[in-house]
Amino acid sequence: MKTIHTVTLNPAVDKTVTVEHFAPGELNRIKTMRTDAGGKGINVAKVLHSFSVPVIAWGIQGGHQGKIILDKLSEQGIPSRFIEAEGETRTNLKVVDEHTKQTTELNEAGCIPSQELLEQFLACYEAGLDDAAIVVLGGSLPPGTPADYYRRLIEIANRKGVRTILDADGEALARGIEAVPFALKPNIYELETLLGTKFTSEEQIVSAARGLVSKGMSYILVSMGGEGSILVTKEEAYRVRPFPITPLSTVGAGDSMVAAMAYCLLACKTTAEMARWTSAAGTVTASKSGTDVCTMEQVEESLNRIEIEPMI
Ligand SMILES: Nc1ncnc2c1ncn2[C@@H]1O[C@H](COP(=O)(O)OP(=O)(O)O)[C@@H](O)[C@H]1O
Ligand SMILES: O=P(O)(O)OC[C@H]1O[C@](O)(COP(=O)(O)O)[C@@H](O)[C@@H]1O
Repeated sequence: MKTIHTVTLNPAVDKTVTVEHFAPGELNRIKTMRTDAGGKGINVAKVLHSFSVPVIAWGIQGGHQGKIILDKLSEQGIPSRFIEAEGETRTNLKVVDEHTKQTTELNEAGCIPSQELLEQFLACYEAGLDDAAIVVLGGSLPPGTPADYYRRLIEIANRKGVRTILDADGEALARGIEAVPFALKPNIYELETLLGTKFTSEEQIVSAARGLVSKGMSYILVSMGGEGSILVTKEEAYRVRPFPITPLSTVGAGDSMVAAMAYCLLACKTTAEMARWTSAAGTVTASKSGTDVCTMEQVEESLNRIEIEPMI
């Protein structure tokens, strides 16, 4: 089976704490705490590895925190190709309110890689993609990274005939789509920011996604938190509604959708199947604590609990 490669240029040690009632501006006592290797591509790799899909996690790491990430990946048996930067990989704090079940995220900017290191990464990536079926590029760019960096990574993959999935926001997303990735997974706010608009109906979301499809992208998966998602291709569009859960930590839910999307592409699933798989994966992960992610068994068991409705 061909391999899925993931790229996490700005990984993080995710520190998840739970508090009874999160009160900004007041003293909050932590009840539980855990740390996980995080960052979008890393979470995607965790899900794919648990699905028994061959995966390689690429990225940039540095310092003690970077070492923690490498150790956690290796403990989980996930092959990785990380280049070492000077400086310290970031820690992202996730505060889970036990009462409201809401997660508040405080993400650091990350360590600054040198321009030489970024060039070195590009060269290694270009030389190392030969067994790749799909590359997943996810998360923020480290500070100081040129905004067109995803664009360059996508162009390299395109030249090699490797399909790409981009999950980014802001300028990195705007510049990244210039290279026409195969698929995109924006959440609704990221899509609104990209297009400079506020959606007032689901039809508007479909038509905005179709605008991206007309530029050459094949799948646009718009995630909408507890409201579910909308999956759009040239010929099809589905409104997808998840089953009710008690969210324990929504961190990694979007990444689980991206992983399921990559899996469905590899397994040649239909668009309707992809609509179900991606939603089931995101929803199962949202019902787990920390950045624990869905397993294939749990996703398969939940597939028929997802409602999908064709849209025009
Ligand atoms: N509160 C929730 N209840 C049920 N499912 C959720 C909830 N939050 C997230 N999800 C699931 O996770 C998916 C991704 O969530 P979303 O917040 O849109 O992603 P992102 O973290 O990328 O912004 C959703 O489409 C849904 O399936
Ligand atoms: O690179 P960014 O945008 O700061 O996001 C990084 C964070 O996103 C995560 O990958 C989770 O992403 P999702 O909730 O979208 O799945 C965390 O593990 C990490 O701390």
